[in-house]
Amino acid sequence: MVCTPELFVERQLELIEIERKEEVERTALLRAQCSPQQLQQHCHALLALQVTGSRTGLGGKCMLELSPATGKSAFPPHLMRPGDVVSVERGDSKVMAQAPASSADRPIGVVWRVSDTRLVVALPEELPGDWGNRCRVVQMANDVTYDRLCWAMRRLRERLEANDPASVLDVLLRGREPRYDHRAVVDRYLDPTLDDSQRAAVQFALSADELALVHGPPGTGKTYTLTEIIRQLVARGKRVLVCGPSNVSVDNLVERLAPHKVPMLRLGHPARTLPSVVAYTLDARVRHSNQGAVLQDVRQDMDTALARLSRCKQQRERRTIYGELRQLRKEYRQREAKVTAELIGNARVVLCTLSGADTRKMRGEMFDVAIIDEAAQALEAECWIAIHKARCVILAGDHCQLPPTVLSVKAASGARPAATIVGDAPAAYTLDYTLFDRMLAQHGDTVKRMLLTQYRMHRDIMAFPSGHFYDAKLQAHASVAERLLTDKIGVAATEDTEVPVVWIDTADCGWLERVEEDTRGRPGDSRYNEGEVAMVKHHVARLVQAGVAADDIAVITPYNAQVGRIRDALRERYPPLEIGSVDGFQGREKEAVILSLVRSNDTGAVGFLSEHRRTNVAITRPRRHLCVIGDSETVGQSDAFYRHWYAWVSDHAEIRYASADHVDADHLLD
Ligand SMILES: Nc1ncnc2c1ncn2[C@@H]1O[C@H](COP(=O)(O)OP(=O)(O)OP(=O)(O)O)[C@@H](O)[C@H]1O
Repeated sequence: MVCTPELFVERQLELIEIERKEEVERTALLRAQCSPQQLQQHCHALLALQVTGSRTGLGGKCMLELSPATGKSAFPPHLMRPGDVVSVERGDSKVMAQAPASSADRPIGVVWRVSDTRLVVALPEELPGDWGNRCRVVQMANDVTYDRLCWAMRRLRERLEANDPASVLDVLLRGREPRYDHRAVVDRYLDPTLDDSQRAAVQFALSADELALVHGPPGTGKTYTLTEIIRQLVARGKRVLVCGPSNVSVDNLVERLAPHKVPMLRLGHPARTLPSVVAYTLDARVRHSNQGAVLQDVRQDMDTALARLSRCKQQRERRTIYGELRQLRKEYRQREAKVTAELIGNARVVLCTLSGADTRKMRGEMFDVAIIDEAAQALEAECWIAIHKARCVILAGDHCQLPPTVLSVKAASGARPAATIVGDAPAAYTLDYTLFDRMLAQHGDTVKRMLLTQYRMHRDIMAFPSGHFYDAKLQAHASVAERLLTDKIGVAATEDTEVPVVWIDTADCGWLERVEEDTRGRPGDSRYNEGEVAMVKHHVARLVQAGVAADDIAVITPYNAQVGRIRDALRERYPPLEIGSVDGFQGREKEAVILSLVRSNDTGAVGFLSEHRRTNVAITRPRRHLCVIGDSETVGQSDAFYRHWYAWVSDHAEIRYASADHVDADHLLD
């Protein structure tokens, strides 16, 4: 069947539902299979909590303060982070909630603050009755995001049905070529340090009527360039919506814009924003507005009523206080809605996550341009939430790095559609095929400008990924091209600190990969390699001994089981050392990066490593030193990419051969 824009929308809706189901099922399965104690062991729940306080917070929410019940000094290890959706449950309830639905005795809230001894959860209303020492908090799947994705697609369906004449729809969905007004030249760059390719990208973006792509390979100043584009748009009197798929991506831009006094407003839950950008959040601006003092008074009245409620035992009086609270909350919300609408309506630049662009506060707002950072990591439906609010869209990202994470196998990794929507079968589209990918396939390179100078890596670290992923177009800026670990103060010149790229080949060591078992001893889906763990330990020790600070080193690997093993082996000895998955390290950088490939088997199976964009992310994180630890025979057996990379390292960098001696010699380094 040939795809049309309408069928494309239906396919997106189908994929979103598959993904929602997968996430909800995974959470429900975990909850169904685990007792509360097991959930706590998996770090998804905190049991035996006591309510130590409750006050009124921003938005009239009830800020519930919880601590370990008497007798315990701190929480056990857990994964609760500010911004997580959680349910607060009575601790004596035998039944664990399986679906993320709120109810009176199981309200859903958002984690506001976390410390070793205190957890603050923002709830829509105060807890009914006295919960005393009998609470637990359980992490939930966040279902709201999927509702917003569906909203974006249904809105698109409506616009198509209504034959909406917006030219951005023609370009994004109906195959029309985008237009560029080349008279819109920039006569003065506000940042004089922009390089040539960055200037070309700014110029191109400002000339777009409907669509422009800024392709930013690793370390090429994508955020730097977007900052200039936003400042130029504001100088031209335009209203701009700036979004990214994650809060970090948005905060990054707020931080870059702040020194330039750009009139901006950051929307989003303050619990999820960086402390450095809180002053730009809507909540902070509401607080400091003229209406802020009035709102503060209403809040105080609410707190007084809450305090009375906690002392009062008589049912009739309690009901009266509840009535007062309801009235006060209503007044608070009405006043707040008014001041919020004014602040958003007057803001020239609004920044929020893509899914945050569809909150009630944003309904009806329109912008001249929507800028989407990290667009190659955002779901297409997510991008549409922002696109519905603008006439022109600028996408910035790198499609040669990892696409958005998709949980469901059915919704991901399908065959890549050929070119345009019209002509491809709808089933060819998957969730990890992004709008960025699609626009490049549909319109070709004419809709993008690529940033060409990178400011991160030594030229030898850059060379292979540049050749393989970026048509050998990248250049290392002079300030980084020759930078080695040994140039850092306090670092001795050794055979490790003087080489930018080294591959420690484990091919003949017999260090075979192992499959991680689950708690019942069944094979799981992650892998580890004990020999490589020992080799990582060896290399870290040598770098540290040469004077490299542990917090300048990151150890990354594609497999979570290997992350766990490496943490067990090294965390205690080097607390500041960063150890994590490749996926979690996208967008980050370190002076030295050690990459453990894990795979070592007779068949040449490479699993996760067959996604070369993952490897691209991994090998473009270091500034001065990249050490790869891996079995060249396994990874090169059936995957030409790894054969080429290994050949490149042996011709232009350094191959070393691992042996048990290295590992046994570890005691010399202790
Ligand atoms: N024209 C420039 N002159 C000097 N330094 C620059 C220039 N452009 C970018 N940089 C520096 O390069 C580094 C990377 O820039 P930036 O964070 O904007 O890149 P990015 O492309 O967003 O990064 P990522 O690869 O993480 O997506 C920063 O330290 C920035 O200060």
